[in-house]
Amino acid sequence: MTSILQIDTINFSYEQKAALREVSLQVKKGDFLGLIGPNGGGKTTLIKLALGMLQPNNGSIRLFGHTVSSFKDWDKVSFVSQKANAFNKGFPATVFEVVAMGLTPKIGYFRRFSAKHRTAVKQAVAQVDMSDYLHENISSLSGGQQQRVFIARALVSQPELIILDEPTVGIDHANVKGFYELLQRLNEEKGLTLVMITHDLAGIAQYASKLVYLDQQIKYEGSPEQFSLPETDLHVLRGIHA
Ligand SMILES: Nc1ncnc2c1ncn2[C@@H]1O[C@H](COP(=O)(O)OP(=O)(O)OP(=O)(O)O)[C@@H](O)[C@H]1O
Repeated sequence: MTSILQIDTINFSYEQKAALREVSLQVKKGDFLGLIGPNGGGKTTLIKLALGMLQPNNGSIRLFGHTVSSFKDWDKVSFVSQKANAFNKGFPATVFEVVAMGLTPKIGYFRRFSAKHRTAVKQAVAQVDMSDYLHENISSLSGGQQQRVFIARALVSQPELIILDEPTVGIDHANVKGFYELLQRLNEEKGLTLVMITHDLAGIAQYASKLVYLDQQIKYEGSPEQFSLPETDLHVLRGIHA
């Protein structure tokens, strides 16, 4: 099966402080990977390395078969952050405009926004079931609705991989379920590969196809059903906070 992300035996330190040790991980096409672990366990660092924002001390990272430093096809990768849903009241942009921003890397700031682009935006909004809100102001939506809009913004450039960093923080319980179901549908029906950092072990375990527990090292990699940790790590797990 095609490897989307291939991380081989990397180490990474901030100054003298080790953040990741001997980490190897493969994300295959169609995976829905839940990346969990304690606070400070290195999840965000690993994603920054995968996106080329940091360089490992050693080891190798390949995206779609290319080393990250030579990777050019960034259209294939989208990122949704936790802060995406922290919009200030009064932010002057509609759902359409926010999703259209996802096309900026593709069409540039000054080139014409064509009917084709308009259709792509509407399709992405429809994929997340937010068509009724197309011309609403983003700041008037709930946290869960805003996060759907950010998924649409990530989808509009038709990526093959979406990386999400704690996207459910600040979303109420009822909407979190719908959000997971949306991700699962995109994963299963569109074959979209997903990597999601979360502290919500109970939630992600129901939807992800694979779980990885990272605490500087990978302590578990496998199916959510068989997830287990040594007693010492379970103790850490109980203390995790979003
Ligand atoms: N820019 C930085 N400079 C120095 N140390 C950093 C920096 N960013 C992160 N760290 C440290 O690296 C370690 C891993 O941090 P990281 O943010 O990757 O963990 P995380 O698993 O994403 O944590 P959380 O679940 O709390 O978001 C932590 O000890 C953190 O303090």
